[in-house]
Amino acid sequence: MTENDKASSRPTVADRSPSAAIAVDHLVKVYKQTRAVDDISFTLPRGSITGLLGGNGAGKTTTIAMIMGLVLPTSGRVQVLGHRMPEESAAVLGRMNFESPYVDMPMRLTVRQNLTVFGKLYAVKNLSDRIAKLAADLDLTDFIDRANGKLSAGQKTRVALAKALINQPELLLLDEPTASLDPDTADWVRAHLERYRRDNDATILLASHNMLEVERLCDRVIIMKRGRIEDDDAPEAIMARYNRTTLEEVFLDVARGRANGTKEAAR
Ligand SMILES: Nc1ncnc2c1ncn2[C@@H]1O[C@H](COP(=O)(O)OP(=O)(O)OP(=O)(O)O)[C@@H](O)[C@H]1O
Repeated sequence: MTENDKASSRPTVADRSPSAAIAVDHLVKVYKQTRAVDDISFTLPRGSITGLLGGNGAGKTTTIAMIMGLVLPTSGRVQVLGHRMPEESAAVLGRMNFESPYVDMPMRLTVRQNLTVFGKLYAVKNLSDRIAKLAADLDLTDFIDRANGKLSAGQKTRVALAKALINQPELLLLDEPTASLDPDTADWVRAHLERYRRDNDATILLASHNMLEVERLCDRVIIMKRGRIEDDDAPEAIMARYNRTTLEEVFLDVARGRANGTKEAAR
């Protein structure tokens, strides 16, 4: 796919439908020396699950932070559930949530206290019932009254997921949701995310370095490199275009600058 093909197939603000969960239009973020995000556009329909891939420093976290309204774009626009971010964030923050294993929750509070604080922030109705359901779904009951600081990495990740689901969000943004988990727990978290998306018709955008995870979970993949979108399509279509059988091989092609040659050879 040439740059022109990609530009014409990529949605822009003009075809943004009212049902879009996220619409990003010519988004740019420049820090002093760095163009962290360099003119990216995409639209995610509601109910979709999309993987945001890219090497270290590609711009994934900055993109997610702008979608959440936490980082101000240098230029361009973001709409979430039909509302402009960050100007109209008050209208949507209660309908979305975020999880990253790199953002710690208060260590001295117990799991139940943490979930209660976040549930109150989101004004969750029948909060104790919601916490009990999440504890059962995510297998937290054995340590729900233990301080967060005394949990293992895997337990903390499950608690962080419970926090992200406390308000039953329509839109879930995840930054490496299974980092530091053993394969069994990671698989269990992925199954839970799939089920949550299906049962709630939720939209999920996840940044990940785990290609198998993205292949398994995502119906679309956006690959970023140096702040730009290098490719954007269904995983199978991307693998076919690069003449590869795994996303891991595609990732290495993109990272090592073999993308064009391989794609040409695949035609
Ligand atoms: N607050 C900041 N100030 C200055 N530069 C920043 C800041 N945040 C990010 N950057 C730079 O912007 C670029 C994109 O960073 P970002 O964290 O978005 O990448 P990423 O794709 O999430 O990377 P990783 O996979 O390593 O988490 C990097 O070069 C980073 O150093």
